[in-house]
This record gives sequence, C-alpha cells and structure tokens, in this order.
Amino acid sequence: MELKILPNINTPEDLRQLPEEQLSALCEELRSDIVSELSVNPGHLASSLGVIELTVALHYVFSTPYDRIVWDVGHQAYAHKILTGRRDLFKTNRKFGGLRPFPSPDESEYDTFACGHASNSISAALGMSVAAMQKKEEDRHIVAVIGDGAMSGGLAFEGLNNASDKPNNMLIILNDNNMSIDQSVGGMKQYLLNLHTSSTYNRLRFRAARTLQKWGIIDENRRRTILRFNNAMKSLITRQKNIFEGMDIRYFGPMDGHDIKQLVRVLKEIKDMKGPKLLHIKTTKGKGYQPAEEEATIWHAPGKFDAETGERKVDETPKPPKFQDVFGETILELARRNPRIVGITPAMPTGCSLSLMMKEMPERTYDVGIAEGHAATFAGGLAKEGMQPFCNIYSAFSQRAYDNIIHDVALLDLPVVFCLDRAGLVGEDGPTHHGAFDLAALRPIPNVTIASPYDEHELRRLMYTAQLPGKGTFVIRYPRGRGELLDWQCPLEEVPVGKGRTIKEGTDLAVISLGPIGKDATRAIAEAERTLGCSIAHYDLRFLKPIDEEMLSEIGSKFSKVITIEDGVKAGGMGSAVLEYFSDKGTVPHLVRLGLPDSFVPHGSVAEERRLVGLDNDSIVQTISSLLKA
Ligand SMILES: Cc1ncc(C[n+]2csc(CCOP(=O)(O)OP(=O)(O)O)c2C)c(N)n1
Ligand SMILES: CC(=O)[C@@H](O)[C@H](O)COP(=O)(O)O
Ligand SMILES: [Mg+2]
Repeated sequence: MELKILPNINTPEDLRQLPEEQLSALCEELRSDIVSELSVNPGHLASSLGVIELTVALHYVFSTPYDRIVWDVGHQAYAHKILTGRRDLFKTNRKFGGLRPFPSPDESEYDTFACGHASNSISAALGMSVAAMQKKEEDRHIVAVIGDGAMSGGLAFEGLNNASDKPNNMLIILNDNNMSIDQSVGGMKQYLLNLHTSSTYNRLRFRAARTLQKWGIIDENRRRTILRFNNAMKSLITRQKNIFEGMDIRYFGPMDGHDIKQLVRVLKEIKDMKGPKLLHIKTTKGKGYQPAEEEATIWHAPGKFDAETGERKVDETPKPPKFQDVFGETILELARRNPRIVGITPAMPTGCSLSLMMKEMPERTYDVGIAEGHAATFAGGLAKEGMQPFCNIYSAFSQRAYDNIIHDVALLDLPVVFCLDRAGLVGEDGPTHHGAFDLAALRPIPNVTIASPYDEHELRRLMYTAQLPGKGTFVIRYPRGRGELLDWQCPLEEVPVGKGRTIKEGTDLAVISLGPIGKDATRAIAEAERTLGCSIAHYDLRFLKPIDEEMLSEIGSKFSKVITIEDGVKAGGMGSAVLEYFSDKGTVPHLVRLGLPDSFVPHGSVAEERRLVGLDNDSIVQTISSLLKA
C-alpha cells in the first residue's frame, strides 16, 4: 500500500491537524505499515492491529503527552509508538539497543508508565488522576486502556474498587476482543458478553439526548444530567446489574471499536465528564489481517511471515524440543498414571504447553485467567484436599504470586509443584519478562524445594520426582526456548532430592552451575581446557534447596578457586547460597559468581543479553582464565 498520510505524521500534534475524514485512511496505512514491518521484524501483531482505530482516536481527541494514556501490558501499542515520533525507529523494535518491546517512560514522553505485566493500568491511571487533582491540574485527562484478558486480573479489580471510592476523573477504556492470548476464560468474559445486550439501550439514550440538545430543547449541562439520570433510571427500572455503574463508575458502551468516526465522537463527548468512567469497546483481535483474525492465538506473536500470503516462516528441520513442550508432554504422561495430578495455568496454556494436557484431560486442567496469585492459592486449596497440582507460571509473572506461595502453600507444607517457565533471560521481551528473581526470591522460604534441570531428561525426572508422595512444595525452573536433546523422551526415574551431580572431574578449579546454563558452562570449560591447558571440574548443583552440602564440602576440600554460574540475579541467588555455605563452615575459597547484575537487563537476543552480563561463552572462558591467574 502506498502510504500518503502516515509519513507526514511525526507527532500526535500532526495527527490532530488532519480533517476527520482522513482518519479512516490513516488507520489503513498504519495497519499496512505494522503488518509489513512485523513480517520481517517479529513482535506482537494481533493485539496491535485490534486497537489501531482506538489509538488514532485517543491521540486525535486527547492532548497527549499532557494528557496521559496508560497502556495495559503494552503489547498492543505499536500504532501508539509509530504515531508518537518513533516510526523511523520502528524497524529496531525489540532489537538490542532499539525500541523497547513495551511502552517505557525512558523511551518517550508519550509512554506514561511501566508496561509488560498485565492489569496494572487502572491502578496507575488512578494514581495519576488523583495526582492531577492534588496538583490542581483539572484539565489533564488520564486514560487507562485495558483488555478484557487483563481485566480478569485481581489488580484490575482492586483498581476499580478504589476508583469508585476516590474522587478522580479517570477514563477507563475496556478493549474487549473476547480473547486473551488463548481464549478468554472465566466469569468476567461471560459478564462482558452479556453486557452486549444493553448496547441498543445505550445507543438510543445517547441519540435522544443529542437530538434534544441539537433542537435547542436542552443545553450541554442538562444533557449530561439527563444521561446521568437515565443511567440511574435504567438501573432502577431494569434492575440490570452493571458492575461498573454499580460501583459509581459511569459506563458507556459497548460500541464498535473499529468505527473511528463514532469513537472520536464518543470520546469527545465523554472526555470532560467529571468522575470515573468506563468506555467499553468491542474489537477484533488481528483486525484487518485475515490470518490474524482467523487464528488470533498463533498471530498474537507469530514470528516472521509472508505479509502477502500470511504464510508463517517456520523452520521445519528437526530440532530438540522446547522446554515448555517437554513440560507439556511429561505432565500428560504423569497425569495418565497419577489420577491426583491436575494442571493449572494463569492464562498461558499455549505458552507453557499445558494445552497438550488440556486437549486430552480438559476436566483436570485449569486456565484461571491472568491471575498468578490466585493460581498459587487455588493450587494450595487443591493440594490441601489431596490433589497433586502442577501450577505452571512464567517466572517473571510468578512475582505476582510471591505471598500466595509463602502463605497459602509453603506455610502449610502443601505438595504443589510450581513449574516456572521462562526462567532466566528471555530475549526480546526484555526486563519485564526476564525470569531473573525467582531463585533469590524463593530461596529464603521454608519448606520449599527448588530445582533446575541441566537438560530435558532432568526436567522429566524432576517432574516425576516432584509428584511422588512426601515431596512437599517443589519448584522446578527452566528457560524459554529449546533444549539440546533430540532424544528427550527418557524413562521417568526418581532423582535424589538435594543431590547434585559431578559432570566432570578436574584439578585446577571448580565450576558449579545450576540449570541448563550448565550446558554452556560445559562448552566453555572444554574450550578453556583446550586453549589454556588447564583441568577444570564441573558440578551441576541441580537443587538450590536443599543444597548439596556433601558435594560442597568435597569441592571445598579439593579446590581453592570456584566459579558459580546461574541464569538469575547474583544477589541472593545460587552463588550467594554457595558462599553462605562456605562462610558458615569457616573456609571460603576464592569464589567468583557469574549471574545477572543488580540492574535491569535490557532487551535483545538471548545471546546479546548474555554477552552484556558476562554469561556468554567468551566471558565464561575469560573468567576461568582470570581466576586461574589470580
Ligand atoms: C501478569 C501477566 N500475566 C500474563 C501475561 C501474559 N500476557 C500478555 S498479553 C496477555 C493477554 C492479554 O489479553 P487482553 O488484555 O485481553 O489483551 P489482548 O491481547 O486481547 O489485546 C497475556 C496473558 C502478562 N503480560 N502479565
Ligand atoms: C506480552 C506478553 O506478555 C506475552 O505475549 C509474552 O510476550 C509471551 O512470551 P512468550 O513468547 O515467551 O510466550
Ligand atoms: Mg483481549
């Protein structure tokens, strides 16, 4: 498509100069631009396509950046980036050193808050709205844009609850495409579907009030009073329980979120209304790009594709499985044998491959929505009554479940297996999504066993071990992406809890690793021995907790130089645990800890991120070389 309007839009101010009649054409140009760019530079496609009209309308009607738009998750904000002066840089989106994966105030004054983890927009926008009132900035508008999936999160409800109670003028836009990454689930989904029935009533109400104003029968103030009064009357007459209205948050909609003309009109009408309000728009995830509309889950983040044909570029050569698939296949295998096993995911069934078990055993699998804290406590309840839950949560999102794991699972010593996927550096999703903190955060919690597999076989064995009787709360963390074994289907055997393994003997120095980064350590050790002519021992700790004191004692007696390698923050992580052990014993070797620094690691490929933090092959070899000379 030839772009005629978009190249002239460098800021939202340029957009606001356009006549309204051109907005629709601009939306089509944005759509075409995003599809063509993402076909070669992958990212979150379907959600962004679904909010193009909304994005244009918001920047057209509101005075951004003075007015604040708070995006929820931020995976839908590509049109926002393009319209806010970042079109030229969009080809660097998600690349190392390039545009950030999600809106970030560090990057642009149009990006107003932290994005990446779902359901925070209402709380953040409420804070901003209350701040505007405190500062007497009565003319500043604050808009939160939240999806139906994110609306299922507990934090969103907490924000709504508070919004109805504190004076504020916030506008919440509920972008309802009836999809999360997978199918939307739960009562809120059903509730929003039912709300559709009130749409005709709302349309008529608006039209009637506008006509009365046009005819000069009522003025603007009166029209607003009537609309407000009508809302109250509607509740009285129909006793229809609209949860938002019931909480004194004025509700508008649902309306077609792709009708740019109507969107602009309605936003203009409601923007200056006082008090909290919610505009419910209905959109289609993937709008305007047929393959994405048809299979929104796949096109949530489709990888590279042919923009013309919609054919995804999938490399078919045989490869080792993704860790998530080893989890998915193994839990299914275990569940066939053990009828007490149930699977839980907070909104990531495809992402963590619990979908495999869901297909065969829908009655024993639970997608609980974007609700990590609930997922953990729900698992606790199941375990308390004798079930054996496997609760799979992405490591970064498990931060939301910290107290639930402590209070509702570990404290009761309940046998829940937490499988933390995407542990360690995740690549292009960047700092919000790196699984950096789980080891350090979970280590101090009593009653918890923490393990990480060296490879796919170990993941299977650890999963088998974790569901055996008496194993208590058990955490298994593993990374995003593929392992290295084509023949990953080993027999399911018990692993001795709290026992590490010697991968190779050596004499000059010991390397202790935890998890699949141990494979990288194995390679670096081989290179160091080859190039430096040294002999290095390699130990796979396997369990962070209970830590293998016997193995550490042996290492302490044999080596004065030790390197620890982990794919998590150094502060409080595995290296810290090893140091604590030696310190408690009174003999501390010269110990170098490799891991993530005390700073947020930016986005890029995993290889680039590892290089940056000193966890790539060359850095490990270099560290070995330096320590040998020390
Ligand atoms: C706390 C948290 N849990 C899970 C995710 C993963 N996630 C990202 S987008 C998304 C779906 C969001 O659905 P919705 O808000 O409806 O937006 P849509 O993709 O439909 O536009 C999920 C589950 C996340 N980013 N944050
Ligand atoms: C925006 C978001 O949080 C998810 O879409 C996330 O990017 C998924 O990550 P994976 O690609 O690792 O499943
Ligand atoms: Mg949605």
